[in-house]
Amino acid sequence: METKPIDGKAFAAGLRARIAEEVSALRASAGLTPGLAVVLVGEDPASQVYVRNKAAQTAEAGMASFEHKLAADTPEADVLALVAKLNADPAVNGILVQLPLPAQIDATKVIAAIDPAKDVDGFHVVNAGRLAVGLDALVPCTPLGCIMLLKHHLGSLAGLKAVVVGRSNIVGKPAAQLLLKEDCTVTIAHSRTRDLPGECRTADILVAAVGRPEMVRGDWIKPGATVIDVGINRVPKDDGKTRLVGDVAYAEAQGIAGLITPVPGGVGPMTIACLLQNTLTAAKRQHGIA
Ligand SMILES: Nc1nc(=O)c2c([nH]1)NC[C@@H]1CN(c3ccc(C(=O)N[C@@H](CCC(=O)O)C(=O)O)cc3)C=[N+]21
Repeated sequence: METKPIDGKAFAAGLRARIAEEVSALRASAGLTPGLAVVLVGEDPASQVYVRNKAAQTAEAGMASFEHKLAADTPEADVLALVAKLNADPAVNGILVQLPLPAQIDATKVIAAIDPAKDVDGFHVVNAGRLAVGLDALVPCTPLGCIMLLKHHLGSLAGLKAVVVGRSNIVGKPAAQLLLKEDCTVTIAHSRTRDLPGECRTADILVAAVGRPEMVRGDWIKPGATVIDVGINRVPKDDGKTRLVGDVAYAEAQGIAGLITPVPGGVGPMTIACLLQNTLTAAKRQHGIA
């Protein structure tokens, strides 16, 4: 069986172009420029790369980008005060506080402080709850990107068996909710699942979101299955440099999976494109448009 890569990079570029068109139409019709505020606490080099990419792609889409870089030892109260200021700022339609946060800051408290209407990460309990009960919600960007890729390549997902490996609030749980909404039969597997390989082998759609390099092996994949690899793990190479690998042993999946997202170039670029999509959605909803 030939295994085809899913080109998330190309799909994300197309999505960003469609978003840019909609942003320019919105400016023409309503005089509105969607604005995204990103809050980065500390100097984590990987986080800084994401924040830089986000800022550049936000500007490219014709949106306003507001960056707030705070020192690693910033007290929690200062972060909460900044969130309150951004909640009240009409130029800010979306707020993203980059995770993980330094130890002195309670991420749950910070997320709870974000206006759910501006919560473009979809991490606030109001958005998680709205997704769970089937109301309009801001949906976490990474799972949203996964679903877009799946629907683009498979069409209807109805009746397919989906196994999500990983139960995080930012990927696993919302991914399962979205697959259920698409009428999949959904299993959430995790570290305590009995016979994890056997469970994975039942999947028509296998979503790996555990953050462990190449944990999902080739013989865990049902022949012809669609594999969505959410993992972005930096591992050392022989020459002392590092390379990115996913949660799936990509080479082993060749000849078994039908479709698979590579790392990099699969789910990652979709995350940022969906952040822009959510910012546009939030701006429109805040102004009663669509
Ligand atoms: N509040 C919050 N929301 C997030 O969405 C969030 C976060 N915190 N903290 C960090 C993680 C990580 N994350 C990525 C987004 C895009 C790529 C991405 O575009 N990756 C590319 C390039 C990778 C590279 O080459 O460095 C790819 O996979 O092809 C990666 C990682 C969002 N995160």
